[in-house]
Amino acid sequence: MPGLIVRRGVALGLTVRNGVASRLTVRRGVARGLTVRIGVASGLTVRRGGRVSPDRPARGRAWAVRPDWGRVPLDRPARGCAWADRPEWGRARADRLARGRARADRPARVVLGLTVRIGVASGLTVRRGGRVSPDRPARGRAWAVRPDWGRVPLDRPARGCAWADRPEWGRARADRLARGRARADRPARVVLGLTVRIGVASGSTVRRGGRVPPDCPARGRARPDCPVPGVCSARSPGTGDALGPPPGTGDACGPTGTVTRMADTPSVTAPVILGDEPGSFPHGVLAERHPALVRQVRDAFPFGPERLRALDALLASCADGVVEPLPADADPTGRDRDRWARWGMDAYAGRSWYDVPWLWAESHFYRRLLDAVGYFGPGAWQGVDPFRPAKLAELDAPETDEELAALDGLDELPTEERTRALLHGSLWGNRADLGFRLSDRGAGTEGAVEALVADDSDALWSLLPAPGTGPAERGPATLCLVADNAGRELVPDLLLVSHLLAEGRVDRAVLHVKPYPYYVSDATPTDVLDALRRLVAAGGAAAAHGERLWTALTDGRVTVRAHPFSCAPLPYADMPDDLRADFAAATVTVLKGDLNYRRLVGDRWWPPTTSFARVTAYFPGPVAALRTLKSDVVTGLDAKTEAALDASGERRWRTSGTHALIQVRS
Ligand SMILES: O=P(O)(O)OC[C@@]1(O)O[C@H](CO)[C@@H](O)[C@@H]1O
Repeated sequence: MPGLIVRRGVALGLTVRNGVASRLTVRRGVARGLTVRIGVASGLTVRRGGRVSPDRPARGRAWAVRPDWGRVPLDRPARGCAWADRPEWGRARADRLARGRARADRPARVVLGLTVRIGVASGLTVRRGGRVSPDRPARGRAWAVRPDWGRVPLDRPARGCAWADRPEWGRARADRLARGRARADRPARVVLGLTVRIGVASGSTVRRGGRVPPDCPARGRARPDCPVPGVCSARSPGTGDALGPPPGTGDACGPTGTVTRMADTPSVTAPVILGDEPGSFPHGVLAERHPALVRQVRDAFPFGPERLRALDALLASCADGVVEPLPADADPTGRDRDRWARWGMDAYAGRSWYDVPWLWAESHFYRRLLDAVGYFGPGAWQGVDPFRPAKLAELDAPETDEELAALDGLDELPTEERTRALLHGSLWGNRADLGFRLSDRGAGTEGAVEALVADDSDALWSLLPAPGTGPAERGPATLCLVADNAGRELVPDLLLVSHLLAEGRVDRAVLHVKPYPYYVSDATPTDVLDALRRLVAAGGAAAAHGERLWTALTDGRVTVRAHPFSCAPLPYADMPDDLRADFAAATVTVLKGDLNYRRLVGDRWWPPTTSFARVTAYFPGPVAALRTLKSDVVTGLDAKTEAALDASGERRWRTSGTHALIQVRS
């Protein structure tokens, strides 16, 4: 409903938090601070295509008013009552006051805002070792006390008197209350913390144009009869892709154009992971890994001046620039440009790579890299996989020979052990990831905690028919295996498929791979053929598996699919209908690797004990994740495991690839 909407509201909130954490320096201090911020900002945002997500000031919960110019990302007010109100001039960043309900306050047109913040913070930090910055409770200046467990990044209390005090359990994020004096409060080990927050926020938003949900202008609080979390434009015929909700949120459009939560998707959500925090893993990927990759690709081929110029432009853009629309020559058919438009390009073009969802930024980077090398043609470089030399080198490596030779010994084992060995081969094969190795040379040190942090393998086997029962007795069993990396991960994936076919535990297998090179080593159809040839050429038990798969491909028991959505920068919750139907038809879908896991559960700061079954409830059939942990997102841990990991001293357990999980939702 195009039109004009005026929203006004006042919210009061109070949060009291306290906590005790333990481990290592001693700091004591009491800070008192008072900040009054008054901001008036006016701006004009012109959007094409509508899509306006509504304000959702839930009952009893404060909401954010963000007087920003231009790009305004998500505000996530804290669980309970917290508020976020930042009259910043210039680039607005996400304010993640706590895990909790997200609210998008996007295409604000004219906004007035007033925030009063009053804070009292007291804290005690005990540290051992490391470099400790002196206590600087400067007179007249408050300072931040951050009782956090694990990694604690920078705190930047505002110029003047501001304070930030966030006793979060789990990973702490930067709290950038304002540009100003920075203070590093790093590896805190023993921490006691108490925070009292009292907030008053008032604001008004005027919006014009776009699609605005009817009759939901909150006054003080949301009306209970306004539960619609977004408004959709019409579905794009034939694609099944949803239009409307903010990309990457997991919401989807119903056929009528209204937004519905995916069936059974939990209403509770968590902040989307961004790459905007210096020192964090996602930030490192954008700021370091991507430029390193561009240089590596640049050196690996004798590109001509045009391609070199394009690579240099990407190098300049990817670390410090903004997301740019796909150029007209990026896609001769135009189909991919349309897809990217649906996948969020219109919403994110012009924004810093660091301010859009990390999953989106990374995925888009690979699309741009392929443009730069001329992959989508026309021209001599059309279809040339820039990562192929590295993938082939890995297939030819002596380690691969050793792994294939070890298969000969497997035949001696009882079936159950062989099945387990092949499942674990496929699971840990996920560590063989070329992109990951580029920035994680330290990975490999095993920690004190069990390497497998969740193991639902029994549940996985219970989904498949018992060995020896034929399809005539129980109907055909189909395995969908959504592959991840080529080379030394794809080989054990194929071996697992071959074994399950041989054992009669599956009758058909559908192997999903990427339609084009992606995340350095992700498998494409060409990589499947390379791996298959490698198996056949290896001789022994490996060759027997290779020949079995070859035959199964020729008689249709194994098929390979390269769906465009496999390279989408979005979570699987946004998958199109044809892919959904594929997964729905499978007896079980096994998703391999870190990236697939991020897309399966949504790339969000879930508390690690969030139920895996709940966050994957939208998936159209039984689903299993086999993943080594190489990025921050994780769900489905039990509290004991999480505590043991946090206490283990392995600060990078989420990202180092030293731990793995097998999680299943039946
Ligand atoms: O999906 P994969 O191959 O297991 O991992 C992909 C990965 O290397 O790429 C991302 C960072 O670039 C992280 O999700 C992860 O570390």
